[in-house]
Amino acid sequence: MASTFLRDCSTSSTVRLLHLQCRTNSLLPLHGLAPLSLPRTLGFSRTPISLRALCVASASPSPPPSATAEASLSGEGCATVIDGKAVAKKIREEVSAEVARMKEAIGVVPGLAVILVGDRTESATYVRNKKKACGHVGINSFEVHLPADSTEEEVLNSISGFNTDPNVHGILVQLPLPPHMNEQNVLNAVSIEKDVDGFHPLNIGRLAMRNREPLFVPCTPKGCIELLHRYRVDIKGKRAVVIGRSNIVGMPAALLLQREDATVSIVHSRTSNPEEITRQADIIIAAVGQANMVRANWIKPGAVVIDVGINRVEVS
Ligand SMILES: NC(=O)C1=CN([C@@H]2O[C@H](COP(=O)(O)OP(=O)(O)OC[C@H]3O[C@@H](n4cnc5c(N)ncnc54)[C@H](OP(=O)(O)O)[C@@H]3O)[C@@H](O)[C@H]2O)C=CC1
Ligand SMILES: Nc1nc(=O)c2c([nH]1)NC[C@@H]1CN(c3ccc(C(=O)N[C@@H](CCC(=O)O)C(=O)O)cc3)C=[N+]21
Repeated sequence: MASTFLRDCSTSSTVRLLHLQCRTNSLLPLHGLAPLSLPRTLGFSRTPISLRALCVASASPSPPPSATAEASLSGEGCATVIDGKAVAKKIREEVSAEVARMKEAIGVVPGLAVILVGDRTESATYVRNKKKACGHVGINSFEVHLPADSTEEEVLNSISGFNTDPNVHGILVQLPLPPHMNEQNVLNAVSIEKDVDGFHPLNIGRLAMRNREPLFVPCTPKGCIELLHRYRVDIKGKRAVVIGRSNIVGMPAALLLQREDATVSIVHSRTSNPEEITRQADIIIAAVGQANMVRANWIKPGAVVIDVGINRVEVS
């Protein structure tokens, strides 16, 4: 039996995720995985917060594209780690080049506006990160920060200002909003042409319908699909399981996988046999607000797993 260290793709920290038994002649590294050799939970968790450890097994014997190859494999050869950081770097370079080309060709610099309401630390961090990311690729960013006790009308006014501002091409209303606000009213107010989150019901509706194209797709599920594409994971005809059904991750992830011709099941808190369903999956996208829910022996050997969960865990 070998044990492997899978690097969390979203950070440089290393975490012991699982023990693997590895058959040396196997192209699908997890084929030798024996449930009895997995004493620990397959922890998509790390300290101090469990981030989206995007991991596990190679579903395809073909090597990942060169863009990601440099960091594609870690551990002892038992599992391929999907390296989100390397992919993100490559995408940032591509976007930078596109932004520069656009500026040169038509003199337009894309602009992203973010509306933040209240003082949640996490939300402030995400918004800061978005602004930083914009800066790195040459996108202009605009921000409105409203106090937590603002009225819904004040938020709607900010949205309407950005809807008509020609320098703003995308609008994000950072969620969650304070409880006294009606999220649906607020998200409906964002112009669908600027709905970069893809949360407007028209965009989500188009995502759900055949022969319709949403103008934007929610970023986290889109990122998951992008990772699968860039690692040349076949989706068509595969069994995919999405764990979680939220509007921002689980549900759009399931819709996107279905559009890619996967056969999709959704596991949620009322699913009576999550283990049995998850074990059938060739592709698993986990978006659950609970650490350690998926156990190692729920995962079929050779399955591809993307965990987007960010959950705090106690460590002994
Ligand atoms: N990396 C990223 O870019 C992002 C990461 N996240 C992270 O992803 C995770 C999910 O976020 P989000 O979708 O917004 O969370 P929500 O809380 O909105 O949804 C969680 C989902 O998980 C389901 N669930 C909860 N417990 C269980 C269980 N024991 N068994 C099966 N299903 C369960 C819920 O089911 P039910 O519907 O029945 O309640 C629900 O559908 C969080 O950790 C969040 O921090 C979120 C957004 C982006
Ligand atoms: N309107 C809106 N759109 C969202 O997309 C949205 C939202 N509201 N509200 C909250 C959730 C959460 N979410 C995350 C996105 C990226 C990381 C992410 O990239 N995290 C970094 C770490 C960030 C850190 O430094 O803590 C990482 O995984 O490496 C995390 C979480 C988007 N959401």
